[in-house]
Amino acid sequence: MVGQPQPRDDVGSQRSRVIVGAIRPRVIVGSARARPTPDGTPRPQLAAEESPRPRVIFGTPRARVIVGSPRPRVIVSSPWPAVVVASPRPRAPVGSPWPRVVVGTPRPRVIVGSPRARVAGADPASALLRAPWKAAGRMNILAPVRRDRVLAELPQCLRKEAALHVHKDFHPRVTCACQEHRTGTVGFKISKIIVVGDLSVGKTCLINRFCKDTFDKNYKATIGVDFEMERFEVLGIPFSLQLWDTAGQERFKCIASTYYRGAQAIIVVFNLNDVASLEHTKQWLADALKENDPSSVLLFLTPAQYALMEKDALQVAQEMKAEYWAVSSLTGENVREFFFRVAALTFEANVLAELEKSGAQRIGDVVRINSDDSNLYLTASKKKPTCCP
Ligand SMILES: Nc1nc2c(ncn2[C@@H]2O[C@H](COP(=O)(O)OP(=O)(O)OP(=O)(O)O)[C@@H](O)[C@H]2O)c(=O)[nH]1
Repeated sequence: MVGQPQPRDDVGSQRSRVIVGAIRPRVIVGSARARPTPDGTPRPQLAAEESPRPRVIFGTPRARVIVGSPRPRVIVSSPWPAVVVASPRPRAPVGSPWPRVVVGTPRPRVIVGSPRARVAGADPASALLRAPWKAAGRMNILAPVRRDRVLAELPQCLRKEAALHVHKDFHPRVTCACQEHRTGTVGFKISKIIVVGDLSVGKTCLINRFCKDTFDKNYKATIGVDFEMERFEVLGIPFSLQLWDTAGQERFKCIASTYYRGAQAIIVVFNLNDVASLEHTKQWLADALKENDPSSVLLFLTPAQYALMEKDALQVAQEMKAEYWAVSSLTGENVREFFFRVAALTFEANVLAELEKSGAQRIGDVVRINSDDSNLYLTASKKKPTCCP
């Protein structure tokens, strides 16, 4: 009966001594005190208060409750679980190796490449790139296109002397394919755009100004990489961009560079007040191109903070064959136009690549599947487009 001490066994008994009354009974098997002395006389029983080891422990807590601990304490091998109540996860200070977890934002900030993300085996971004429709079902990421993200025309470049192309409209084949809804998988695809550049040049601010229309004048270093999703509608076709914000700090460069692969456009950001950051743009570009096919990547050179040496920057953009855009995240000047141009040119390149890939079999052809046929895939042209050149 718990709570009522039972009579103790005689000293010298061969049976183990069981002390009832403790919440967790202590079982002493073959205790030295239980053994008789060599001459056979029983050992004197020590009074409980003289005993060096208390034998009865009352009130052992069942679980340890740690309230307000800065980091959850995990007590491994403890028989009772430790319960941690309302422990706040620490927000990483600048330069801390711990990832920043911001809870409660409408679009969660996912810091990929952090040790925790890898341990959890969760890489939502790469899942999105591999199978966006599956990932979208799980994560509900592919939200409807906002009204202010609809593009009916090709946004124009900022400077003709440093532009990817200066055509007034989309390529005629692209316009035609969109009119006939022959854009293949482009509508389901998510195009990866990476933003690189020195630390503190304004990469995060640029993305935040466009995606959230916010500007934070306090510098918080990006740890590893971060990304934002933006949905557009270009010529009636849905199109998604994944904007990857990479860390400029040297110590996070190796993490960030592992996410360069598969980029369809590279935005190199620098600070117009900082000559060194302009000089470093070539190295950033070279590193990003190592992981990508230079012939299929669109380049943009963007000073995120206005000022002096624009002439030099234009020259660097021409050398890089990049499109030059001067933007200000502080005032929002040119930010929307810039990202619309990025979206439009990436979309155009995607549709042209899709049309090219389709080759003999045109996008939109009907594929008949007949189980009796040895050749399961027979194509029949739906109708010959009239508008394509
Ligand atoms: N005046 C002005 N300041 C800016 C502009 N863009 C960014 N800044 C400031 O520049 C600082 C750095 O901005 P971030 O966007 O955090 O820099 P980052 O390139 O992402 O830095 P890393 O994450 O370390 O790579 C912040 O203090 C911003 O307030 C701009 O267009 N104008």
